[in-house]
Amino acid sequence: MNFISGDPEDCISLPKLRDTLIRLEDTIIFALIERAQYSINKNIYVPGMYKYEQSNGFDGSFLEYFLSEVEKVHGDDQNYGSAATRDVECLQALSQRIHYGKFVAEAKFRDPETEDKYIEFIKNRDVKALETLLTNKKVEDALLRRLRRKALIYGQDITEHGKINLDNLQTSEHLKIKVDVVVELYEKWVIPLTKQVEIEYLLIRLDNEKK
Ligand SMILES: C=C(O[C@@H]1C=C(C(=O)O)C=C[C@H]1O)C(=O)O
Repeated sequence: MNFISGDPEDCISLPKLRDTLIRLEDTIIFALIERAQYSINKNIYVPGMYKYEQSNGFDGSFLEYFLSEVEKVHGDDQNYGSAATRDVECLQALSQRIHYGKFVAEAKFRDPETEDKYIEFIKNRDVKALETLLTNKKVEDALLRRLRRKALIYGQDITEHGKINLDNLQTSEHLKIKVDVVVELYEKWVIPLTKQVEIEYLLIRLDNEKK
């Protein structure tokens, strides 16, 4: 919501402000959930723990330095900085998830039941055979079903009363995000790119062993 666009529609109103405060509950809860996946990392709060190039002798904490740099791109009034920050966060999460394919590929390679097959296909540079061997359709199908349910639940506007709707809720006015888009993102991009990472990792897996 843009309070200073000058558009009468955007005039400050208590109900609109309250809607924004309610929406920020979700932002804060999900931000805390995301932060909770990392350890406290007390060092980032200790002033002077690290030195920074071109920082004019800045002696604050890592967090203060990081915040000062991020705020430099939040000077606009169109939320460009906030939007770009969320995009970067999304891209970082997607990149982390897709590159986990390297660890998954290593785990599959070490499976005694299939190691010989992997070695054969790697030596033959048989990408198609590698993709077939590493693909687990059952896991993929379960993931997409689970992802839809998560998006349906996380995407809902949850009020202070009433039950949580677990039905096939597709109407956007009830959801913050389009569930089909989330599922399509995984089906057409995340899963295929993860498998591409797995394949590329496996194709060089034997290189060190040859030396
Ligand atoms: C990640 C895996 O490898 C492949 C990729 C998957 C994915 O990106 O979600 C799921 C199953 C496999 O087809 C796995 O087997 O778990």
